[in-house]
Amino acid sequence: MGLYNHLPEGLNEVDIIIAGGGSAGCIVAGRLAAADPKLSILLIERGADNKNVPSIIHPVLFSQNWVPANNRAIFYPANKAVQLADRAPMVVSGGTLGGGSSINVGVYARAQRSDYDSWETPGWSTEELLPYLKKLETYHGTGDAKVHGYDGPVHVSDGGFRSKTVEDEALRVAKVFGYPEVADIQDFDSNNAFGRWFRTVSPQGRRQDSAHTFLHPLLEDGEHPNLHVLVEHQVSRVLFDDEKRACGVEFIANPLFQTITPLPEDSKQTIRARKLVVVSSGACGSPSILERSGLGDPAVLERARVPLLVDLPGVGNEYEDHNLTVTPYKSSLKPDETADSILLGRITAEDAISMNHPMLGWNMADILGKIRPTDAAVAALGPEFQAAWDRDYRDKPDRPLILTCMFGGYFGNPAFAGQGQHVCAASFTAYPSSRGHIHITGPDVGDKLDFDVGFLTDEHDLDLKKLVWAYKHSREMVRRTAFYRGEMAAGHPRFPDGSRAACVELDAPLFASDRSCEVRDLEYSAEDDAAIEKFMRENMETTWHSLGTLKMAPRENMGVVDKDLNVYGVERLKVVDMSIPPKNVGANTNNTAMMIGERGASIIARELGICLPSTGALK
Ligand SMILES: Cc1cc2nc3c(=O)[nH]c(=O)nc-3n(C[C@H](O)[C@H](O)[C@H](O)COP(=O)(O)OP(=O)(O)OC[C@H]3O[C@@H](n4cnc5c(N)ncnc54)[C@H](O)[C@@H]3O)c2cc1C
Repeated sequence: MGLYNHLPEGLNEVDIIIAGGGSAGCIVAGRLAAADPKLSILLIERGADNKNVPSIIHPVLFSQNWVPANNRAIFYPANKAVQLADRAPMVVSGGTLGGGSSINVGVYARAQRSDYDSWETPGWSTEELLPYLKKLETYHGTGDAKVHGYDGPVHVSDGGFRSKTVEDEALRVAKVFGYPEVADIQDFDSNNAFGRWFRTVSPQGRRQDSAHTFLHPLLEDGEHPNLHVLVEHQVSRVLFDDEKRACGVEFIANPLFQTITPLPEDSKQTIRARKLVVVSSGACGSPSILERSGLGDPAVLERARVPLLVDLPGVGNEYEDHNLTVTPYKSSLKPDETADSILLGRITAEDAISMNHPMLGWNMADILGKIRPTDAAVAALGPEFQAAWDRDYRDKPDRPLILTCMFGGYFGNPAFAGQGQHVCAASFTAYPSSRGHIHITGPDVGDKLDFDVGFLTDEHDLDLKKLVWAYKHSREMVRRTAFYRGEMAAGHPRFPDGSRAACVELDAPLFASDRSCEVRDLEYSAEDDAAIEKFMRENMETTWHSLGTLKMAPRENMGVVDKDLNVYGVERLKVVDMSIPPKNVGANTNNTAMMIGERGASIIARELGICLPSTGALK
């Protein structure tokens, strides 16, 4: 089998090296290795193998992978930020084979049509990308068959479990707010609507990460000796020949997986690539590899003591994410309607697995809403917000302001949870205005990063206003459900004494059983609004959707790669991951990352004269 945790003797040169085995990288490796058995490929992944790891294959256990001690995530520490109440945010990213697709929440989310079109790059419009988006999936959901694929490696289904009470009630309340239920909320166009949500989970309840779907089948079939996967090693930099052609990489064992640390000084290794190096270490990982290789802003490289090879000021700049707020509620739901029994440890993960618990394939996200404020609500957010709305949203009816979901369970700290069942309202802003950066400060892999997430730094606080609106709106929606029993106060703003918006505890819904009494909106005073703003500064988080740090754009516009993902100023070097989107997408980002993997593989195949099959099947 071609999966190793140290490089086998004699493997000194391959055709293609892929630095990073995440959502996109595994797809590039799998597609190319399957298409041409003569093409030798080495994928180097910083984390460990993910094959059959229980917390990875059973989606309901996703948050176990975010525990630092489990070494399946990378924690990128960001700089302290005054606008975030002096917090130093931590951005979590995939850190095992399969990358984010192995540890994420598993929601299946596709971009909106105008998102890819806004990239304004030949070959990357939604219409042109549709074949790749279809090719990667086998869709078991509802909606128009024309926009989905039915023979790809990644199964999309409900994983065999839905909390019917939560989803039916969420859809009923959505209608009260005027949001229709659509058959397919992931059809690229649906907006201001709610729909039943599917997952990157097979109908049998198994996670569909890019390693289990694109790599392991080839590593195990005995027919692909051309595919090599080196885990637990990190690429430090790309090596170039005198003509600035990428010709290999330098890499080092990841100390997290070594029994003896620190590693000796001379533990750096190199391997040569005859044809191509592909950097695919994610939006937080890939910029550092380029900078350590001498590609980037001259001032950044000088500070980091790295000799400049190519002046590329876009490297590591304009970092973007989505901004997330999650607020918990008490409910009258029953134990078989939320995942609290497993999430809060009332049933151990081992017992859940041994009894083949029906919720193992669940991610608690059954309903998604893509929503926009009414004209009146936009106006109420002030003249600057109105101007931004008129510029960015008014003429793009497919653009949501917020994506929102009611999670059937509480995935916060169990110490704060009560005995009963909970739901969480999770909302994130689709197109934040703020930007940050991520740069190296020294030449070595272990050197600290200068990472500024930039959250809530935009002029006029537009991003903050979106979060405040999302909080109030999602709270009104939860208040109107039949299962609402009040807020978990510890997870909500601290409203001033006597506030009419204070958190409550209830033993019945807010409406009578015959619904004869209407639920009235809460009224928020200026002090209440200040409390919500403070809460957001203290609590808003990454949605784990880092992107845009090596943009596909003209070089003069801070672009780093061209339309074929070639890094400007050098040859035989491509970037294929979530670093390349030049503009944000109004969706969770795994599907976009996988699409970039598919599109990247097809570009490389075309350039190397390899014929990829037109169907989705891997082999
Ligand atoms: C906690 C979490 C929850 C999420 N939930 C969802 C969700 O439910 N739905 C959704 O659509 N999206 C979700 N996302 C986002 C989505 O998973 C990511 O956008 C996507 O995985 C990014 O893909 P990528 O290929 O760009 O990078 P990644 O998948 O992050 O892959 C990069 C890989 O490179 C490796 N690496 C890093 N540095 C090096 C190095 N120097 N050398 C070698 N290897 C290196 C990493 O270990 C990683 O495996 C979530 C992400 C996270 C982290």
